[in-house]
Amino acid sequence: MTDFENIAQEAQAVFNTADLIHSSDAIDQALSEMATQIERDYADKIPLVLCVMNGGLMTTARLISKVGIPMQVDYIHATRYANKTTGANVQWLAEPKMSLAGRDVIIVDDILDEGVTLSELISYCKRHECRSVKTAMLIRKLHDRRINNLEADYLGLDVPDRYVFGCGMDYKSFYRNLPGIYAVSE
Ligand SMILES: O=P(O)(O)OC[C@H]1O[C@H](OP(=O)(O)OP(=O)(O)O)[C@H](O)[C@@H]1O
Ligand SMILES: Nc1nc2[nH]cnc2c(=O)[nH]1
Repeated sequence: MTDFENIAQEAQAVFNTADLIHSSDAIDQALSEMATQIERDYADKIPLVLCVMNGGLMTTARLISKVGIPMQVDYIHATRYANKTTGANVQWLAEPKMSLAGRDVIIVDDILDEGVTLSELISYCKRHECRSVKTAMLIRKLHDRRINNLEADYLGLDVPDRYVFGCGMDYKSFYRNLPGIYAVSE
């Protein structure tokens, strides 16, 4: 078997014993509420949405399809888990193509865990002279390891302190495509 076939097999075994934490319907409901808040807060602005690849892909797509005001969308690629289940330093793999200078930026990502990634993303936007920066996160992991007590401006749902996957989040690079959110069995 090839490496990716071996990992696929391991991921399948993990999925078979995983617990569903949030259904796709629950996620849609949470994203609709976030979209309503964003529409209200940005009614007189044109936000630049920054999708944080790869995990933020699904949240961004599902969220922006619900937001009915003019906006632009770009992406930034930062990773610190690199398809593993523990984090390290943030690696920058791609920067936005659009200038952030003078823009009202909304960073959209899947999960606020220890907050290292989000904290660096906020600093990046400020360094590049955005006018304002807010954060929209689909989920927040419940624990006390978050740096600087960082919170999201727009938050969908909470998850327990377990490794989660689905809705953009991977288990060793697999299962980003699941519409719901699952936790690895303990
Ligand atoms: O709050 P933190 O502990 O910093 O973790 C959150 C980050 O971890 C995940 O990205 P990851 O590094 O796994 O890359 P990916 O988006 O390609 O999956 C997730 O998408 C967040 O960006
Ligand atoms: N897939 C995934 N990525 C993460 N990045 C930080 N925490 C997590 C997690 O629980 N799952």
